Amino acid sequence: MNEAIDFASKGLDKTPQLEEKWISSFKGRGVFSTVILQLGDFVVEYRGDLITAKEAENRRNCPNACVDFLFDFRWRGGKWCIDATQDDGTFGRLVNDDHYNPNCKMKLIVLKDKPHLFLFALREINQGEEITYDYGGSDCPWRKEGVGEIFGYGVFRVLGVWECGGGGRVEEVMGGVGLGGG
Ligand SMILES: C[S@@+](CC[C@H](N)C(=O)[O-])C[C@H]1O[C@@H](n2cnc3c(N)ncnc32)[C@H](O)[C@@H]1O
Repeated sequence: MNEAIDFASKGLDKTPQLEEKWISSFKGRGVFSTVILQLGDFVVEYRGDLITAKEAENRRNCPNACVDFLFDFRWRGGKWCIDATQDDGTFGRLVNDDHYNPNCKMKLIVLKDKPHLFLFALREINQGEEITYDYGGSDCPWRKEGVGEIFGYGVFRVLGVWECGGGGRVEEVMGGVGLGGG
């Protein structure tokens, strides 16, 4: 956890241990590990604007809204959101969803009275492996049968807004308890 706090306070990503790569026109970009990461290691922070659920709803309802980067979570009995829509060059916003075999888990840590979202390794992560976590919810369109890449024939997507319902799957961590998966 100390490593996460250190990177958060400096506003830095864990480079060169992570790198961004283009995957495909279906999935877009992703984040990959350039080293072996151990179970429980801090991987990356999901950075963006901290906004209320009401503000998130307003942003979702804007014409041409991009909802790809809105991460909803609960904190202190309320609903909040981190909006990472703005491409600030950080890696957290580029981590893709995997609900079958994710290698990271999102955890909420409060620093200076402000919630931060961090990904920690759920297991050993190989060099060159894509960093993933379970976005939560149940209606991510790319998880549905018939949505995906057609090998050799380009790519297809469902039309409309892509949004995982139910909010992000995140667990609040206090005093370092519970790091290392689980
Ligand atoms: C937070 S962004 C992740 C970074 C994104 N791949 C990019 O290039 O900007 C979330 C978006 O990535 C895409 N995505 C995430 N996980 C995916 C997956 N398993 N399969 C296909 N697309 C995925 C979807 O378009 C989703 O709305």
